[in-house]
Amino acid sequence: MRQNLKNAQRIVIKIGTSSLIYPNGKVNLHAIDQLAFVLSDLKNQGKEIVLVSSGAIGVGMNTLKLDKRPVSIPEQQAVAAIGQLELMNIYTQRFHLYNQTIGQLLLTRDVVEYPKSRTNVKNTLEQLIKMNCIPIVNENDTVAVDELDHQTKFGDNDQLSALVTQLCHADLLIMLSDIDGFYSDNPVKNPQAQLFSEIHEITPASYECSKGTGTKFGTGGMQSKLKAAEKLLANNKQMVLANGNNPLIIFEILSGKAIGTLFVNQAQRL
Ligand SMILES: Nc1ncnc2c1ncn2[C@@H]1O[C@H](COP(=O)(O)OP(=O)(O)O)[C@@H](O)[C@H]1O
Ligand SMILES: N[C@@H](CCC(=O)OP(=O)(O)O)C(=O)O
Repeated sequence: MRQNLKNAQRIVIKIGTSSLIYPNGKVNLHAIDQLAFVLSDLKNQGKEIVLVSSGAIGVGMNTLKLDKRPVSIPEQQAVAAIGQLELMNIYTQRFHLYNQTIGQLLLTRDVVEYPKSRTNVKNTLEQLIKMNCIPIVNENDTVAVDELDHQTKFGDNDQLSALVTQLCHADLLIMLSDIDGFYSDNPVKNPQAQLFSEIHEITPASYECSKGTGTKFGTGGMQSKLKAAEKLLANNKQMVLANGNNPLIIFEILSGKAIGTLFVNQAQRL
């Protein structure tokens, strides 16, 4: 099954806040540098790449020197407005080193639910890919809200990356987090937890063994990654969850090595 990953042509990479920000709140430049290098090289190999990057709030907190994630919505949205700009600034510099053009797409749920704007988003993604660009996607945190009669949030970027994988008909989603993959229990709390190399279906028991988030900056947690995997499996797509500590791992995943957890439904072949 892993050998099929060598053939993945269009790949969505999702990187979580925990891989972009050190536990002390500073930006992990090493990870961002490596990510820019790996993705640019994959482009040079002829692959098509879309990056879904979290980090607007985490980077904004660093810029504003905040210890705690603000609680009020306007404060969070303001922090995201500052952080998204800074995050893209860092990406622009790093990708520039490798001669790779990037473009930014900030999305809200209403935009992809409404057929006409959904088509526009798909067209933009296709066009950017055609132009040899790497689209970098995030939720438009500065305006997305979750109110009773007005819900424009995706929930988190794990869901967004599953949706982008479907929108652009990608062969594979590589989800990079602060953990080596999906374990039988939260390994941060239980050192006996066992890493699953391959998962074919998500069951209620899977959700049961995935409680708690890793850092104060991220929002998703393992349950949200499982929810994303569930959607992908239902749509005959596959996903690898792996540690984003060193993005060079992406080369190993694409060489077919048994790294992280591969979520794939039995019937599926690339
Ligand atoms: N069964 C499990 N396997 C792996 N990680 C788990 C599990 N249950 C809970 N977790 C937690 O999920 C965290 C990853 O989620 P999150 O902090 O949202 O990452 P990201 O910022 O990459 O989205 C891990 O650091 C770990 O603490
Ligand atoms: N859109 C938010 C990301 C929220 C989110 O899902 O974060 P994470 O769990 O780290 O992927 C941001 O850029 O801060």
